[in-house]
Formats: sequence, structure tokens, C-alpha cells
Amino acid sequence: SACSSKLALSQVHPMWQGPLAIPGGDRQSPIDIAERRSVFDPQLRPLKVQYDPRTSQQIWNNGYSFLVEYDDTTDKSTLKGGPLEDQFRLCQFHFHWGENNAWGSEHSIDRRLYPAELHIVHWNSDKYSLFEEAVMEDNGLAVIGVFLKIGKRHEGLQKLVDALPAVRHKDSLVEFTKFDPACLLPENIDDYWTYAGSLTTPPLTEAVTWLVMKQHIEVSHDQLAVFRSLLFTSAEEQVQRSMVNNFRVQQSLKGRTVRSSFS
Ligand SMILES: NCCOCCOCCNC(=O)c1ccc(S(N)(=O)=O)cc1
Ligand SMILES: [Zn+2]
Repeated sequence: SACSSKLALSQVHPMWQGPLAIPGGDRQSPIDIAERRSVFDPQLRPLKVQYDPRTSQQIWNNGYSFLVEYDDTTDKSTLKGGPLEDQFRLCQFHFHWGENNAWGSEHSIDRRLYPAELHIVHWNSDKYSLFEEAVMEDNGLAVIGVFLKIGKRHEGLQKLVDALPAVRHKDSLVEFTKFDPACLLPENIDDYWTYAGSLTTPPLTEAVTWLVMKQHIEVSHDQLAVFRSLLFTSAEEQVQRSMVNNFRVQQSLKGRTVRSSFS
């Protein structure tokens, strides 16, 4: 699928280390969302999610996270509504998590971190014809963020958890079909925060309209432990490093307003 170049961006290019490498730099992600400073916007419409499980293709380890990629050559799986003017096409979802259950999410709510965070990535197919194009534009992407909390076992997640040992090493990939990412959404997707931000891994482009769900989902301790069995490193490397703490440090708000869809 077009949504993520096969060249894994796992080698963090030295130039990305410095502050100068970040394009613009005034709408970077992730951020802390201070509930009381967010502004209720009654004009925000409900989100409309339409995913076709037949578009799911493969799961792979890109050296940052593991991602499930979808066929985004047609408008079969889409997101619209909310703050979005255009229709966005589903291209992949992935997670960020910690080495323990005390931290791991990229966003936080009033400084509260969660053990993990799901990102469902979509690109603006009304304005652009490829993900690679959209990723460079300020209205190019829409990412749904969902917090994961430790609790009861998540039945829908288990199919994904069972596939992880097959993608333990960086650049490993297996077929992964008939998976509906809607099963990973909380019951209520009408309550969310939205703000203008960026990718949280290279190329860090300021292309993302973020949609952070107020309601979290629950996964079991054992399910999240399997995420931590993944490796950042490829099979050939001498030293294997556990894939944990794959979140970016939080960025300054730089005057941005976070809007809420609920009062
Ligand atoms: N030379 C750089 C050109 O890169 C073009 C395509 O980059 C694709 C790789 N990155 C992503 O797709 C990508 C997608 C989502 C997120 S996140 N964590 O912000 O949701 C971070 C990264
Ligand atoms: Zn992410």
C-alpha cells in the first residue's frame, strides 16, 4: 500500500536530532492536553468512520512500532466529519507504548500518561492522490489517537497480539487480512479533542489534524506485555533491543488552541 514507504525510517537520520531539522516547528506533536484550557466548539460534527476489513493487507515491524497496513488505492475505508472538510483514506494503524504500565502514550490529558496509545492514520484523498504527497501538506493527514488502559482483555486485539511473534524483528512482515480497526475504537467516538499537529516520528511533517479520543479502550496486562516482546533490531544485528518507550517527547503548544467536541 502507498501509505508508508517500504524504506523503514528506522535509522533516525542525525539531522533529525537537532531542533533545526524540524519543518516550521510551531505545530509539533505530541502535546499534553490541558482539559480546562481546551475550547468547546459546537460546530465540530460527529466523526464518520467507514472501514472495510477486506482492505487490511499486512502487519510489519518498521523498527519504530508495528503497523497494520491497508489498501489505500480506493476509497473503501474512510474517515470524515468532525473538523475535517475533506474525506480521508485509512492507510495504517500502529501503537506507542512504554517499558512498564506507568507511561507509554504520546499525548497526555492534564499530564496523565497512559501505558499505550493507538494511532489510526488517514490521508486526504480529496486533495491528494498519494500518501507520500499528503504527508507534506498542512491538511494532508488525520490521525485518530486512542489511549489504552490496563484492564479486561480486549477480544478484538487478540488477533493482532497473536500475529506479533511473526514480526518480532525490524523489517519482518506477514499477511494480515480481514481486520476491522473499528473494533479498536472506544464505544463513544463523539467526544474528542482536536488540534493542528505533526507526525511524531520522522519526517515529523506538520501535516496532521489530530483527533484524540476522550474515552480509552482496555487491554489486559498480558496483551500489552506481548507488544514489549517486539524488537527495534533486525534479525542480523548482534545486540537485540526490546521495542519499548517508542514515544516522542512532548512538544510545546506554541499558542495553539485545542478544541473539544464536548462541553
Ligand atoms: N524522506 C521522508 C519522506 O517520508 C514520506 C513518508 O513517511 C512515511 C513514514 N511515516 C509515517 O507514515 C508516519 C505516520 C504516522 C505517524 S504518527 N505517530 O504521528 O501517527 C508517524 C509517521
Ligand atoms: Zn504514532
